[in-house]
Amino acid sequence: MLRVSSLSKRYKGGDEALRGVSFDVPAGQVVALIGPSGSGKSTLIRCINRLVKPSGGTVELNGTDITRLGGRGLRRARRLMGMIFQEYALVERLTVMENVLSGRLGYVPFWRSFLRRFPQGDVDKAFALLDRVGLADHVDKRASDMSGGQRQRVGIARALEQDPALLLVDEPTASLDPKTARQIMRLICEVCRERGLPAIISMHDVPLAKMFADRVIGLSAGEIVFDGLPAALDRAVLTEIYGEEDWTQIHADEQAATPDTPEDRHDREERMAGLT
Ligand SMILES: Nc1ncnc2c1ncn2[C@@H]1O[C@H](COP(=O)(O)OP(=O)(O)OP(=O)(O)O)[C@@H](O)[C@H]1O
Repeated sequence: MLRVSSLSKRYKGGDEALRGVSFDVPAGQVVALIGPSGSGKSTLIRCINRLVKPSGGTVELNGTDITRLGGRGLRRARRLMGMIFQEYALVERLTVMENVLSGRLGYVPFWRSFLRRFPQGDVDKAFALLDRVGLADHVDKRASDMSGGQRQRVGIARALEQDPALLLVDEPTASLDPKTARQIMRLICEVCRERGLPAIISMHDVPLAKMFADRVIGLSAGEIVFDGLPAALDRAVLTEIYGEEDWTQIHADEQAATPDTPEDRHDREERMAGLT
């Protein structure tokens, strides 16, 4: 469980990127973080994994306040946060399997990782994860030979290989075509539910957030202006988050989106049933 309380961040230049942000994310819940450019989404994710030091407030993961940690304690806490990136952040010349095993680098001794000798348990787990994300037949391929969707699957397996207690996901579908984007979002949401893993996914694609997330948090100018069910994201709420002009564009995108598959509809109805 993640608890963010009164989190604030003022950068050295004076920009106040977060102003007293508070929310909890329970086990297994997938939260879509939306908001216009500059609203503070990246800053929030970076304050949670402490790539950026907050100016005030606390971030607790399973009861430990991360904002107070340094050195070894901070490194240990960061291992508990799996990251998935827009541009995948794979090592291109390494194989799919080696990229997934790199998720264990914080755990294995340096000499073992240098010689690429990982414990058998880590290798077995990586095989199982690659099977889960649909890449069992690609373990020895180089990352550079994979498509965008396949690379993101490797990124998901790598994040899970480190046994995270929280998944932080930055624009996971921004570089993908619409169909692949839906497949990747579905996969991320499924693995979170299977493992009881809380997740925060920063995204610009509102229709996709509505389709897959359990909950949506909307940021505007560093403050939470919406926190609720995706179904509640109506015209008024979207205007509050994005302003009139941007919302009009989102509405147009939503109208143009390809219709849900019966599978998507079924997934969403089940999730709603559990939430309302
Ligand atoms: N390193 C930095 N130094 C100074 N100001 C920063 C820094 N990073 C972000 N900011 C400022 O903080 C505010 C929030 O930026 P942030 O990148 O968190 O927004 P965002 O919602 O992630 O935007 P985008 O969707 O474009 O990625 C902006 O005003 C931005 O200019």
